Amino acid sequence: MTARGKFITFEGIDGAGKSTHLSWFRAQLEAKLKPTQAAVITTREPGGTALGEALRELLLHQPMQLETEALLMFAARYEHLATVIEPALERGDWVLSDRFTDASFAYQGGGRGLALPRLNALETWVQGEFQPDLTVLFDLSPELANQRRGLARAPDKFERESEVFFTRVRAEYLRRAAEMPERFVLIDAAQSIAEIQQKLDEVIVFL
Ligand SMILES: Nc1ncnc2c1ncn2[C@@H]1O[C@H](COP(=O)(O)OP(=O)(O)OP(=O)(O)O)[C@@H](O)[C@H]1O
Ligand SMILES: Cc1cn([C@H]2C[C@H](O)[C@@H](COP(=O)(O)O)O2)c(=O)[nH]c1=O
Repeated sequence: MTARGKFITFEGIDGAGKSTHLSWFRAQLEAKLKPTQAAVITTREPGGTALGEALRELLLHQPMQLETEALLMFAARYEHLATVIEPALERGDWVLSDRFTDASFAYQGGGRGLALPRLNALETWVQGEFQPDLTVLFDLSPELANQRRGLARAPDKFERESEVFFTRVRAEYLRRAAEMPERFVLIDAAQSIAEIQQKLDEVIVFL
């Protein structure tokens, strides 16, 4: 019988470096998993399915009520989990996702103030007891993240938010990490890319 794959998520405020490290991490993981023949799939949220990518366009560019935003994030997630993530894990493949439910707690909860019981209810509805096997949290000050983003691209709806907003998002990420230390690895994202890769290498050894 094939062993079930693992689900790994990358989280952090916009500009913290998730995308930079995701492709490198994937290559390292593929090398490690080669003898097992398990594939590594990279995906993202919101997104990861045709429906999820269509919802992403709305979520990142269209103004909407906070509750609508949260519901659409979780609707996209339900589709993603049911049609991409779960089948891949069942096949024995590993899934690396650029964001998952911690982002809803951080952005809709911490950032925008949606009440925690609502987020808890949505999380339970959409995923039951399911949680990532590992979450790598790239922790960075909003000031530095803002500087890094400025160099990279035109901002979307979330990236146009203030540093005060991102301070709240960061605090909620850190609260989730403290609440579930068994699945979080905290990375100081102010370090150089080489230093971060060294830390990630240590993480991969234990997978
Ligand atoms: N450790 C680092 N040191 C210096 N620059 C970095 C570092 N990590 C990432 N960068 C640069 O910062 C910018 C933002 O990085 P990246 O796009 O990976 O962030 P992100 O967390 O994926 O952002 P978003 O969530 O908005 O997509 C990029 O230009 C990237 O090259
Ligand atoms: C999953 C998820 C995401 N968001 C926000 C966070 C980011 O600003 C964008 C996604 O953009 P990225 O460049 O791919 O990081 O969406 C959110 O607010 N809530 C969520 O659940």
